[in-house]
Amino acid sequence: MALDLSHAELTLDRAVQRAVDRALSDLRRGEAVVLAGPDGRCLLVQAAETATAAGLAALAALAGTAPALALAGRRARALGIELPEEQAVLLTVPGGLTAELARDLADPTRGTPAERLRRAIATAHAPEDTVEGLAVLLAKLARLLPAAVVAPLPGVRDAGAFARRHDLLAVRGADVPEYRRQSARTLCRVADAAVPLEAAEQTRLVAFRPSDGGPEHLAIVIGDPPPDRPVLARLHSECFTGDLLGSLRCDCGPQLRGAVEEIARAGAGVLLYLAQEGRGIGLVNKLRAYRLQDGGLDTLDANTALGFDADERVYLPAAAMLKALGFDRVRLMTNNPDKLAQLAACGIEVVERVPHIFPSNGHNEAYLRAKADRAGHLF
Ligand SMILES: Nc1nc2c(ncn2[C@@H]2O[C@H](COP(=O)(O)OP(=O)(O)OP(=O)(O)O)[C@@H](O)[C@H]2O)c(=O)[nH]1
Ligand SMILES: [Zn+2]
Repeated sequence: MALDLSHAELTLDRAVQRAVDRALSDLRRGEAVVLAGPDGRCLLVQAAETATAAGLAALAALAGTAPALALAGRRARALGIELPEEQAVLLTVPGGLTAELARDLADPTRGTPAERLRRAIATAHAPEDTVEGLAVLLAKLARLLPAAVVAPLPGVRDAGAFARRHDLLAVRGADVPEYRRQSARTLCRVADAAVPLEAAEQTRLVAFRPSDGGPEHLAIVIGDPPPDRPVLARLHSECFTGDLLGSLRCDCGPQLRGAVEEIARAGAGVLLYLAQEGRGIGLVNKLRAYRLQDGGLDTLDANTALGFDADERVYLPAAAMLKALGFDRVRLMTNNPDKLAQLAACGIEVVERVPHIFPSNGHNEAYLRAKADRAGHLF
């Protein structure tokens, strides 16, 4: 009898997603999880951002080894710790890592001078394999700062058994990047309704949910765009501050409303409202990035000083939504060359770029200049 592999594959996906999902919510609550590295090495992991003195003491007692800090390579470089292009750097501290120091190292907005932090570190080296990097990726997927307190479990070969014995969750290292890949790949259309807008009365909202149960993306379909012609489209990344509050730090509010008006004027089109707040780093980290910008960094360097990419967005969900709505050719309203390239790489033909430029407002000049000068935005 033939084996039903499609079912086996589904089961595997589900198991991976549940294990990683649960670990992420434990990390957000400040609990430790057990991470089994691809080379068989196991680590106890706690997110640096949620580390507490009691949590660290419990971690050290359980591991029987001193915790160290795994930090995103970019954050380490911003601290002046120069190592070759590493994803993650492992820092040890003489006399033991404290929760305060872990948080100071992870979070530049706490204001501890880099020099003092460098003096507190005994060794900084690139980890031998990827398990520490995966711990940093776990913290990032939990929407926390990309830094993790880690304690090796030298005698532990069976992460699952160890975790069960201590009422913790275990995650296989290899499942972490796989989780990220899968959640971007699968979207389910879950609801739609007519929502007449001031500027476009004939509008429908269609909600798409990622398979990891994460925040939904919305398609705002204006008019009745014919699928056999390139659709006028805007990909708008969520911006709570600009879209909802009218923040003058960015150009998102005018771009959002301007796109709806322009599509309505053209008769039909689609605006994808993507759950990628803060260029994919989330609202909390965007607020941290704003603090760093008030200290003199530009919008790109602020992201990297926190340990993130300058832009963490992926447009696979946007391409999947366009295809689900029946469109594979777009006239894209954007100034961002990365959106053009990424959509094309996901199988959407961009037949035309429609510039989407709005005047500066007295507060966002430096932001717009950084986008043009450093990210190549076409103003
Ligand atoms: N991390 C970070 N995100 C920001 C900052 N200012 C705005 N954003 C976010 O940047 C995103 C702006 O998205 P878009 O307007 O879709 O994209 P864009 O890259 O400007 O490209 P266009 O299509 O040309 O508008 C939103 O998610 C905002 O929340 C900032 O200083 N730091
Ligand atoms: Zn904005």
